[in-house]
Order: sequence, then C-alpha cells, then structure tokens
Amino acid sequence: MDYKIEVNKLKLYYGDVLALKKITINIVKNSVLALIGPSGCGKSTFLKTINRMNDLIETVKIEGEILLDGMNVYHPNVDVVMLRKRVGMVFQRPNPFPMSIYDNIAYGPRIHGQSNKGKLDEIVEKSLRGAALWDEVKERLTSSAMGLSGGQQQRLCIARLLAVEPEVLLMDEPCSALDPISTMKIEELVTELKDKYTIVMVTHNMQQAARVSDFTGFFLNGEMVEYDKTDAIFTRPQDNRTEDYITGRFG
Ligand SMILES: Nc1ncnc2c1ncn2[C@@H]1O[C@H](COP(=O)(O)OP(=O)(O)OP(=O)(O)O)[C@@H](O)[C@H]1O
Repeated sequence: MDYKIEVNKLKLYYGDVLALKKITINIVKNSVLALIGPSGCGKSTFLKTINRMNDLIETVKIEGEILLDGMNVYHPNVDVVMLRKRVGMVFQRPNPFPMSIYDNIAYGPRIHGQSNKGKLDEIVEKSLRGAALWDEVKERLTSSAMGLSGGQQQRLCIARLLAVEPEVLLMDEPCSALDPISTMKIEELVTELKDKYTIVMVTHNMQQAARVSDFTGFFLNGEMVEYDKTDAIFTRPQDNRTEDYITGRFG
C-alpha cells in the first residue's frame, strides 16, 4: 500500500504528562482515517502533531517520528510554513476571517506570492467548487464571510485550505457545530475529496466514522488501542475495549 504518512513510536508530553503513548500507524494515501475515542484520550493532540501545531505550546515535548512522503516533519530543517501548506487543518468551529468570501480564499495564495487577479479569480472559483460551495456563493463573493451559515462557513474553511493546494487535510470534529443537513454535505464532500487528498478526521460520531472513513483508529488514554479497516473495527473489533466503546458499553 502507498503510505502518505508513517508515524513511528510517537510520544508526546505536556510537561510531565504523557498524552500520546508510542503511537505507530501508517496512513494510506487518498484514504479517510477516522480517529475515535472518549473525550481527552489524545485524538486532537495526535492530529495536531501531523502539522506541528503542538509546537506552539511551550511545555510540549515530542519523541518518535512522523514521515510525510518519507520526510521527517520534526527534522530541524523542515519549513513549518510549507509543512502547514501541505498539511492543512479544519477545526470544530468554522473560523472564517472577518473579510469577504473572495478574500478568505485568496488569502493563502496571496501570502504564498500570487498577486495576479485573473489567477486568483481562477483559484477562488476552483476552491469553492472543490468545497461544494460555489453555486451558493458565486453571486456574493464580495460579501462578508461572516454572513454565511455555519455549514457554509465550514465549507468555506475547507475551500480556503484547498486554495493552497494541500496534500493532507486534518479535520478536528468538523461537523460538531453543524446541523444534520450541513453535516451530510461535509460528509459527502469528504468522500469526494479523498480522490485527491489524504484525510484524517477526528469524530465523536460513530455513524459518521462508519459512513465516511476507510480506516479507523480507536484511542484510549493516549494509546492507539486498535487500528484497522473501518468495517473490521465496527464488525469484528479485536480488542475488548474497542468493542465496549463502539457498542456504547464503555465506562
Ligand atoms: N495544551 C495542553 N496542555 C496540557 N495538557 C493538555 C493540553 N491540551 C490537551 N491536554 C491534555 O491532553 C489530553 C488529551 O487531550 P486531547 O484534546 O488531545 O483529547 P481529545 O481526545 O481530542 O478530546 P476531545 O474529544 O474532548 O476533544 C487530555 O488529558 C488533555 O487535558
């Protein structure tokens, strides 16, 4: 199998507290990996290690390695800005910038040096189409992004990522603040996006994991207890703790 990301014996400490305990996992290119597990078990922490968002926290110490196409993302020579361009992230609550829809999407390409208006127009349209939002906003590109619904804002945030041509999309409970229809749209979008991107998604919604992911990892107390194809995790879990969790018997 073609692995986009290889995680080897990854440990993360917040001060003295070990929050990720020797995580080893290979993430298949152009697949959706769902991370499930109870609150506080380390899912978000793990997600953020992939594009080094945890570097922003002073007390964090990391051991082990994460390879992106064979490149160790923690190597001192790695350009973190470029890494975050390749590995983009969407958060629980949509966080559009307080500017127009157009400028939200053009923001990243501009920072990376694109100033040609025609080219930016193209990128904006392509990204909004890629995030299944174009038809809903094409008449109001100059309006504030803050006027969009929550579901539209989340797709705008996805479009904003697509505009800088990432390879990996990290999604931290992207539907937790959305209504069922917006959730369905994001799920459909995720299924479409995996043709081009490798997606890692944290979700508390087991049905969502079953619907959209190819692989599922079950976290508990900082450990990746089990990792397998999604249908195997949900139909024949190997570990009793996974079974207890997915059948709702947990705790
Ligand atoms: N900045 C931080 N400083 C210290 N400890 C932290 C920090 N961020 C997270 N933790 C701790 O690390 C552990 C894992 O947290 P994390 O947010 O990764 O869990 P999670 O599985 O994503 O939870 P949830 O599902 O509630 O979002 C928790 O015990 C949490 O309190």
